[in-house]
This record gives sequence, C-alpha cells and structure tokens, in this order.
Amino acid sequence: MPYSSEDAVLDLKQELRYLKLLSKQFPTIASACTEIINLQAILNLPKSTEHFLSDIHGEYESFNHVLRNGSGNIKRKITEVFGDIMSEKEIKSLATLIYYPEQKLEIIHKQEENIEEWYKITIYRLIEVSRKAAFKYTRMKVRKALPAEFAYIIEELMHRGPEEYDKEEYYSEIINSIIRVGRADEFIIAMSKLIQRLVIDRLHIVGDIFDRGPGAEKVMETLLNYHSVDIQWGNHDVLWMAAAAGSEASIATVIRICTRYANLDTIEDGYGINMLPLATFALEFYGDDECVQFKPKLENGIVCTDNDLKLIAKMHKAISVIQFKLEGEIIKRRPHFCMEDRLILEKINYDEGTIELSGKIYKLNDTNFPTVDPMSPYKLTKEERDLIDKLKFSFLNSEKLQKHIRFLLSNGSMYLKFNSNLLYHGCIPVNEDGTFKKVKIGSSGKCYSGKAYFDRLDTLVREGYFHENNPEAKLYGMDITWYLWTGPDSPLFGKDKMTTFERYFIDDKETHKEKKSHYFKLEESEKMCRIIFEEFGLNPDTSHIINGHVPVKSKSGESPIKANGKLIVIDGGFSKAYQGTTGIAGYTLTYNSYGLLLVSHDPFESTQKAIEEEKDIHSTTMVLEKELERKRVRDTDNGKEITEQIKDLEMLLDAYRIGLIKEQ
Ligand SMILES: O=P(O)(O)OC[C@H]1O[C@](O)(COP(=O)(O)O)[C@@H](O)[C@@H]1O
Ligand SMILES: [Mn+2]
Repeated sequence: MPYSSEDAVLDLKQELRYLKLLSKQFPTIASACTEIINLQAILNLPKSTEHFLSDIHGEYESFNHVLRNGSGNIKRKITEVFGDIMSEKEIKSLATLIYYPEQKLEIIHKQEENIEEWYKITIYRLIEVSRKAAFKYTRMKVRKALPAEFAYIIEELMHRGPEEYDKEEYYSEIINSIIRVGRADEFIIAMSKLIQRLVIDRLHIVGDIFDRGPGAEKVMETLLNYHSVDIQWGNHDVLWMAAAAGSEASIATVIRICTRYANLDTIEDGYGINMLPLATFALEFYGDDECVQFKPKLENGIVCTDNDLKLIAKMHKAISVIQFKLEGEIIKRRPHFCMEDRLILEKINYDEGTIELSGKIYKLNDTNFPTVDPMSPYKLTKEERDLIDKLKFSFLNSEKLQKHIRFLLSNGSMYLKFNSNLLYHGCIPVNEDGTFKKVKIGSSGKCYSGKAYFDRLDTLVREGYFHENNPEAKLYGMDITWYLWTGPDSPLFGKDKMTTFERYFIDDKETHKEKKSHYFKLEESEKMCRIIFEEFGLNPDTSHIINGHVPVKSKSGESPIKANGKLIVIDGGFSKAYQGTTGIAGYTLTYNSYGLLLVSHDPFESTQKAIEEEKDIHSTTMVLEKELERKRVRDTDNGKEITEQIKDLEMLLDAYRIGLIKEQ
C-alpha cells in the first residue's frame, strides 16, 4: 500500500469529502477493484476512430453518404475481413447494403431468386464485419449500441471465439430461426446500422452546415440523432444562430441567402417560416423591377419555374435592401466594430446613380431603391418594419429552428481541443508579423487576443441567445454573433469585408474583392502553428490544426496540407456551387489508432444512383501521419480522464484499507 506515512494519511483526509462521495458509487473494496480493472482494460484498447467533416452547406445527400460510408471506412473493414474471398463487385454490394439497408433490401427482394440463401450468406458476412468493427470497444460499449430487439442474439453471434467452432450449429440455428420467423430484413437493417455506428466513434463538424444547398435542416436532424458529435461554429452557422436569437439583420441575411440560391424549401418547409409576407411586399414595391442582378443561382440543383424565379428575384432584392439598412443600424450602434466602410447606403448618390467607395466613384448597375429615403437611408419604411416584425416572430417561434440552434449551442463552440487536435472553422486574427491581434470587445474598450478572444466570443454568442432577462446584454451578444458572420476581425470569417452590396450593384469586379486575413498567408508557416499550439495549451510537436471555411482549389494544385502537416484544411467543397473551382467534392479526415487519413471525394451523383448502381463516391485516401506505435485509449484525452479516475479509485481503496472510510 502506498499510504503508510502520516503525510500520506493526511493527503487522504484532505480528499475525504470527495472520497466519501465516490464510496457511494463503489461501496466495497471489491467493487472499487473491479472498476479499476475495467478501466485499466479500456486504456489498453486501440484508440477509436474520429471523423471530421466541414462546410456541408446544406448538401444533405452527399453529407449523408459520407457519413454512412464513414469516408470509406466501412469498405475498408469489409476488405480487411473478406478481401481474399469476395470479389470487388460483392464488396461493393455488401457496402451499399450497409449504407442503405432499407432501400437496398427492397431491390434485393425484386432481384434475388434464392432469398433464403442470400439471407444466410449476408447475415454471416454482416456478423463478421460487425465483429471487426466492434473489436476496439468493450463489450459494455457495444452492448449499449445494440438495438434492443436483437441485443441478445447479436451479442451471442458477435462474441463467438475461434475456439468455439463446435458451436457452429448453434449459430446457424440462430440465423435460420431469424429467417424462419420472418425477421431477417429487420435483423439486417439493425446489423447495418450497428456497423455504421461502430465504425465511427466521434464526429466533428468544423462548421458551415447552413446555406447554399437545399438540405441544411435535414443535416441538422441527422446530427441531432447521431451518437456522438461536436460542432465548431462556422460563419454561416452563427448567422442562423443570431437569426434564431432575434437579430433582425441576421434574419434578413439568412433569407437573402435562401433567395439567392432559390432555397426556400429549407426556410418554408423545413422550418415552417412563412415567406408569403415577403412575396407580397416584394410584388408591391418591386413589381415593375426585373431585379436582373437578383436572379437566383441554381448550381445547387434546385429546379424552379420561370415564374417562381421572377418572384424570388424580387424577394431577393427586397430583402437585400432591408439587410443593408439593418446592418447600418448595428454598425452605427457599435462603433468599435470598425465597419463604417460597410455603411453603404449613405455612400450612394441617388440622383446620379453612383456610389463612392474608398474615394472612387462607381456607377451602379441598378438605381431603383423604392424604399430608401436618401435623407435617412437606414430607416425602414413602415411596410418594411411590419415585414421584419412578422419574419422575426416566425423565426422566434419556429420550434424546429429553435431546437436545432439549441443543439448548435449545446454541442458546438468557437473551437475545440480534442486528442491533440485544435479545431476551428476559419482563422485566428493575427497581425502581419504573426502576433495575435488585439481586438476590442464591448464599450469598455477591453481588448482580447488569441485564445482569450475565442473564449470571450463563445460566451457572448451564448448570451445573445439565452440572456432573455438582460436585454442589453442579449442585444450585444446578438450583435457580436452577427459580427462573427461578417466582421473584419471575426475568426469565423477572416476577410476585411463582405462585398455583398458591390457584387449585386457594381459591375467593376475590382470592388468585389474581399481581402483575406494575414492568417491565410501565415498558415503555411510551421512556426505560426507552433505559436498557436502554445497559445491553446497543446503540444506543438504532436498537434494539428483542423480548419474549414476556405475551399481548397485542388484543381489548381493547392494542397489541403499546410505548414509541414501541422495544419489541414478540409473544405474541399461539398457545396455544389463551389465544385467548379475546387474540382472535387470535398475533403474529409479520419483519425484512427494508426494515424490521420485524409480522404478526397469526387462529386456525389445522387443517393438513388448510389443505391441502384452501387455507385459509391470515388474517394482517394492519403495517409497523412502514421503512428509508429498503434495509439491506445491511454494516449487520448479520454484516456487521461480514465487514468485520473483510476488514481481516485486507488485512493478510495487506501481509505477503505486504513479504515478512514468503512465498506458498506
Ligand atoms: O457565393 P456567394 O453566395 O456569393 O457568397 C459569397 C460570400 O460568401 C462568403 O464567401 C462567406 O461564405 P463562406 O464562409 O462559405 O466562404 C463571403 O466571403 C462572400 O462574400
Ligand atoms: Mn465559412
């Protein structure tokens, strides 16, 4: 026993209150010992697999596919088990079944002549793959993941050891009876979902779930039901969060982006927000305006009739003007945001149809501003006010939207440190020389930089949503959340300005440029990354930064791996609107016990093709870092916690043994 000296006993006495609490959970020496042995066993298991995705931008189908195939992980497992005896075609078929069991079974029933034989072979194969996938976990963890209905049977089948081959008959009898009682389909579905569940232990979403594509709300529903997920907020996510909190400028911007991509389904069908008030308003004030610059972009595959497009263009322009007005209000009430250059509406010469930007006059390609009073350009007309009030009411009262945003708050944050990786969406504000930029927050003028800046922003975002009983703090929190969407020192945005107005109203492309933060030059430097790791309390030798936000133009030879492998950017463009520039459909990352794997995906055609033609996304896997020694749970953050728990339990044992606490 380590505790023999008086000092040691004194140590124990100091922890007495805590140890007494712990003794309620482990009331005897035997129970504490059992727990120590269990925890010790977990520490020796291989590290489980993490999966990193980012910039999903409403592309539900591709997201869903990558999630189901675990970025190629499921196929890898099948190949490991059956690579020698199954053909490529059979492997593909089994993989498709595991990804989409319900749909695939329907097809099988139409095609398969000897369904009983197929069931037998398939169930056997699924059991073998699930054994492989469960290998890293304790029985207890696997048990928790099992569907209740088949829990007992699956456990029996999975834990058959090689020495138990005489049990062969027993197992085939189980399989036969599953088939006989007509539960084979349900069993196959349950097994497939179990494999999906086991292959990925933790999902990280490095921001930008929302906007552009049509299915953000479905992505959110999937995440809500996922077994283990964290989210690092992206600029598009915080925009929706601010809107759901009641920030009027953010509500207008969310709707503007939906109209820009003709994506009204998300807002109307997904979140039940009625767009009729905006449509009637737009027809009344922009009825004769063709709103040419506001024709929606349709790269995301959304199909619309000509008449719909005409109406959406008018809604798009109407809400854009309202956005510019409401943004003006924030910029004026928060001078420390330093965004005066975005006070666009007062820079317009309404008689001449021109605008002055940075001392230069530009011609506007559209001069119809029926709701703007040049004397007070930011003032909403009565009708605009009514409209915004209605929209705000809908946002605040959309049950589903509020549920999704609360999930983003509970499972999300500005950044995350996880197993020696530092995850954040965009950047860290830095000066040209690489020092962390000091940014003013609040009217007191207090400055924050580096990690402290991220931490402060994280708190303010939450205040913007939750601080109902302090309206001033709530408004400030909402304004900051909006700032995170578009402000020059926002770590989630990372550009000097968002030239939304210019891209609609000025032809000269020079004005459309958005200058990226110094961070994006310095991200190539290992030295910079090392400074960042120090700042966030991570080991510079073993850590990585994982970012999203900036589409990697792999078509033009850009690499997602920067700073000697210290920084990885995984925005390769799930977003169809960006695939032309990136040339691929995104990068994802997996981190298993053998190391980091970067996967680049070709564009995904459709779920239907994936099922019917067994067309998986073609993806290329690149080993980024291979562990010299296989990583164990003991090497992870969770492992560190378990080690602490073991220490506590050992103290409890000592307390029992010297009679400081009595067994119960
Ligand atoms: O492609 P769109 O719809 O014109 O949006 C462009 C705007 O989106 C942004 O790129 C921000 O969105 P991302 O975070 O996806 O990059 C702005 O910098 C830019 O002004
Ligand atoms: Mn982004």
